[in-house]
Amino acid sequence: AKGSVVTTPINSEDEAYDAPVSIGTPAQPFNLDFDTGSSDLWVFSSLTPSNERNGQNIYTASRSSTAKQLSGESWKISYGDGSSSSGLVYSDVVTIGGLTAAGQAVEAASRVSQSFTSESATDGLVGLAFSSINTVSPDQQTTFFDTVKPSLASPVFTADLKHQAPGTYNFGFIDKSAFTGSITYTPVDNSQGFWGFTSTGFQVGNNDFQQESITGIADTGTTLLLLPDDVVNAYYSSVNNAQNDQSAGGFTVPCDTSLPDFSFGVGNNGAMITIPGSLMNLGPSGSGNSCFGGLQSSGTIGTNIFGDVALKAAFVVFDSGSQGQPQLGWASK
Ligand SMILES: CC(C)C[C@H](NC(=O)C[C@H](O)[C@H](CC1CCCCC1)NC(=O)CC[C@H](O)[C@H](Cc1ccccc1)NC(=O)OC(C)(C)C)C(=O)O
Repeated sequence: AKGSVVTTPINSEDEAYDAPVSIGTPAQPFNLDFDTGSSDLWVFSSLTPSNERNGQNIYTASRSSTAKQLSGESWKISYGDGSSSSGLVYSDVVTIGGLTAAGQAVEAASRVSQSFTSESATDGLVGLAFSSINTVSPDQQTTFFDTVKPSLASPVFTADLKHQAPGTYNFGFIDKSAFTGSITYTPVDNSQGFWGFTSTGFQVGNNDFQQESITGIADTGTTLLLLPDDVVNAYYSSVNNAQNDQSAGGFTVPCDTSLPDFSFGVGNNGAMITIPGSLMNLGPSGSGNSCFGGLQSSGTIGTNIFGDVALKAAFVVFDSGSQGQPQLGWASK
């Protein structure tokens, strides 16, 4: 089997990307944030108090003939940005891009934190990290990808995110027309439940390539590219009037400045992914006429995060084991 679904930026800063998902019988429609940085599929629901909702689509299990509550099961999740949600668990039919997972764990929110309430474009998340970090207790559940994997032509999904334009998530196949050149594969360390890998280094504009092992995760659910301070300082020291503005929450640049490209190495054959300078500016920072940089410090997080700023410059293959062990494939586009 194969699936293909269009994913669209939720706002003009490409802060997150949503895609349509159907749940239940008859189908209930949702716009969900596909997140390779977590592993719970959860949705706003009839259990979510009305004062925590703001126009989101809600899942009503009692209206689905295929819904079954997983009795005694619950979930509770908190994310890197401090947001959180929790609730009860059902199994139901979930369809994404023509691909159907029967008996998928659907986590219905009985509470959500303020930032979810205020983000009216997003009805919940589809976690696409490894099922080992799914939060359902006492019986951990599988991600949509793990549920459908046995039926897939190949145990892979791909992310093709774009700047201010519709992109694509494909399941079970690699669309050779979606990228240029060849795909460079690199091993994945999934010991923490993430799509972890080590980049071989970076390059600012046309300066020399700096060899430096940068270990991080490929995370579609994080907006920014979060890297070590030495990399971030090397980049912004090449930008006139860039400043690390704590009131803006990190490095800002003058909005009218043309920024250097930023490249990072993947695999051991010298391949690089190049983020054009135009994608390194995330728009007005909210203070003065400065703009917020797409590259920021991973500082105290404990891992580096190749988020949407990096991923939208690439065609990325999340390969859970076509060659035995999980790997990430990177291609330019
Ligand atoms: C629960 C664990 C098993 C996994 C868990 N994973 C993560 O926290 C990473 C994961 O990718 C989560 C998934 C996101 C949670 C918040 C909603 C959107 C998805 N990423 C995150 O927690 C990182 C949060 C994002 O970077 C936010 C997302 C966002 C966008 C628009 C409006 C509001 C919020 N962007 C964001 O803050 O953009 C700015 C900086 C430009 C304002 C963890 O590591 O703790």
